[in-house]
Amino acid sequence: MYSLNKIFNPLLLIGCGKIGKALVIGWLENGLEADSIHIVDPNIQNTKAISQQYGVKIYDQVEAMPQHLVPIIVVIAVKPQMMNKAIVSVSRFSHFGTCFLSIAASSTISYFENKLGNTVPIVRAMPNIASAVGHGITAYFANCNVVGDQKIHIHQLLETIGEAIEVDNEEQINAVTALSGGGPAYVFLLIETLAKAGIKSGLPEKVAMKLARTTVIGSCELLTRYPSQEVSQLRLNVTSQGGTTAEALKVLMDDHTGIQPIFNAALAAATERSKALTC
Ligand SMILES: NC(=O)C1=CN([C@@H]2O[C@H](COP(=O)(O)OP(=O)(O)OC[C@H]3O[C@@H](n4cnc5c(N)ncnc54)[C@H](O)[C@@H]3O)[C@@H](O)[C@H]2O)C=CC1
Ligand SMILES: O=C(O)[C@@H]1CCC=N1
Repeated sequence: MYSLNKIFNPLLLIGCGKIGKALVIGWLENGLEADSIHIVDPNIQNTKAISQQYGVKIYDQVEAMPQHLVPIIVVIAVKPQMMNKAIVSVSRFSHFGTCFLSIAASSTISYFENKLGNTVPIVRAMPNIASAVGHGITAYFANCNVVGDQKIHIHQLLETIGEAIEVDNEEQINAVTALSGGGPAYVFLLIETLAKAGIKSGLPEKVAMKLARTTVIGSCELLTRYPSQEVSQLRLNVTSQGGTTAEALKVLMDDHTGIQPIFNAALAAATERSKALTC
């Protein structure tokens, strides 16, 4: 971690909302030093607590940073509608060899190349909110200016907050956004759905929610502890022949009305949305 601290000092984060915060907390909790991290967000309410807790430096605009500060890497975590303004504010760093890593859904490498220049190292990445606890997964695509050690270091930086996967074409980032970018939301919905169904089956609300949450936490822990077990085998371990789970799975695994066609449609909708928002 010592070397990553040196390599990515200073690191500038533009946008410290839900995912920006998750990334920075993940980095801080997994070894990056607060001294190396600078955060710009016009909404100081979003950054005050993190600055007080960890000692990172916060600014309400790029112009408020020390003049001499040239980031090694700029991580851009703003919404697409804020992107134009955000990118203009950091474009001067493109003359200093700074690498730009965007985690914004739908903002393409060519968008950044148009704004920053086509010799600039640019990475388009899609993390998820579990980065905050070091269990995220980030898929990324880098332009041809990110080479050699720089690529290795970016990969290592993303691995400090979970796992990192380089995809071999940028188009795949749309499907990644649909699957793992938004994925935690589907898991939380599963918990809500399980709890509601439990209430319908006769449980008190609090009990149903407790059972649903803890069941998902425990199942995830099994996945963590037995990484080489097939997920389908873990499912089968719960499913007694002729028993109760088998009855539920008949409903859930129906080819037409089960959850597979629903998830196919959900991910297709999210992937299409990611493409439609592309700029
Ligand atoms: N929320 C999530 O789980 C994930 C979000 N993303 C992507 O990350 C981006 C941000 O999403 P969220 O964090 O959810 O949004 P958010 O609205 O919570 O955060 C955006 C932040 O950007 C700040 N901001 C706006 N203009 C700025 C500027 N010019 N300079 C600096 N900061 C500025 C806002 O004050 C806000 O704090 C989106 O493009 C989204 O697609 C990607 C992966 C997961
Ligand atoms: O919902 C969104 O658009 C973003 C991208 C992945 C997670 N949140």
